[in-house]
Amino acid sequence: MEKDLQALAKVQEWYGPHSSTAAEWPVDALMAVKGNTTVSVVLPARDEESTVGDIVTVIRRDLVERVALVDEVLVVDSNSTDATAERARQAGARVVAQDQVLSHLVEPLTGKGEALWKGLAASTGDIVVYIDSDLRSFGAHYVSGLVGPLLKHGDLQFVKATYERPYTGADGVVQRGGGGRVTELVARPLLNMFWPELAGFAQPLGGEYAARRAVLEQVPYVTEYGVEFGLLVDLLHLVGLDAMAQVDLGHRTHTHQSMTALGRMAGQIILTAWSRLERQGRVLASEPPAHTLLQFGLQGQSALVDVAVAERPPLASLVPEEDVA
Ligand SMILES: O=c1ccn([C@@H]2O[C@H](COP(=O)(O)OP(=O)(O)O[C@H]3O[C@H](CO)[C@@H](O)[C@H](O)[C@H]3O)[C@@H](O)[C@H]2O)c(=O)[nH]1
Ligand SMILES: O=C(O)[C@H](O)COP(=O)(O)O
Repeated sequence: MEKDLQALAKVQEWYGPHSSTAAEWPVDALMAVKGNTTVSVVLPARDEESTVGDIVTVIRRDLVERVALVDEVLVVDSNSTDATAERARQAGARVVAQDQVLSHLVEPLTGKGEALWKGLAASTGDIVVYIDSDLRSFGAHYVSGLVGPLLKHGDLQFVKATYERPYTGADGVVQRGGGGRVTELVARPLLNMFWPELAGFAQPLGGEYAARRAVLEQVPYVTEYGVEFGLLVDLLHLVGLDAMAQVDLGHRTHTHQSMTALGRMAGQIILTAWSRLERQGRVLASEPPAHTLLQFGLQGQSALVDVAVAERPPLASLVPEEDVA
């Protein structure tokens, strides 16, 4: 209990000085401190033709053309089967196909973590901002709010968004605070139990965060939906809590996945947490955990699904092309 209270005290001490709101980072003020620092916005996108174009349009209009806060807008097309790539390109993004990036060095893997790792490899900015492509509440303040603390404070390495997350039902009824189901039922309990220093991050699974490239290139990327959880834990280990900050972006609405899809996501996150506990020497397993999940449909039909995650090594550890014999 005493350990729990100590961790809580540390989070409380961190919270004030490391929290801000997007309104505290107006774009014009950021331009005054940007200097030569370059900023890339990277958007992972799998079948997001209905939203990706609008998001890219806002970034280009408000943060590339009106002021040059953002130097590069990159969409990673994550094997979409719809017009995602075309919509993103039309809106002015550079688009790369996930499986084509680093294809001379690595075999393709799948999922969101792979898209983010490939996006890091294909982009060039000193600061990388990740934004999901299924957002329905996106505004330019998402990007400026995340970049602001990094431009202003040289000792900060990572900034994660927080927001209110409603749940919008199929009937269009909005339930305040009902969103982020995997966050509430899986990620938050795991973080509080095993990495309580991270408990102050109110939306640990959110897809919007920014970090310095130099740091992102030093951490592994878990594939699938393990990526956000893995990055938080690994970055805490690498840079420490005081180099991490949180910014309130207001509210976030997005396309909700089905309960069975979220069950698979939960499995991927639990396996990610397990891998970090093992790596940090905090559990000793006689055998690895199972990675299959038996799920049931409404008619009682069942399906066995695989929730295994893989991992990409820190990008900085990759052998450059010219050194590959
Ligand atoms: O194989 C994939 C799957 C997803 N995405 C994109 O990643 C983003 C987020 O994916 P989504 O399926 O919308 O995830 P959510 O249900 O919103 O899950 C939440 O929780 C996940 C686990 O932490 C995070 O990865 C998400 O960013 C976060 O929004 C979207 O732009 C997707 O198009 C890919 O690029 N490739
Ligand atoms: O972050 C989460 O917990 C998942 O994205 C699920 O979010 P949702 O409950 O808003 O669909």
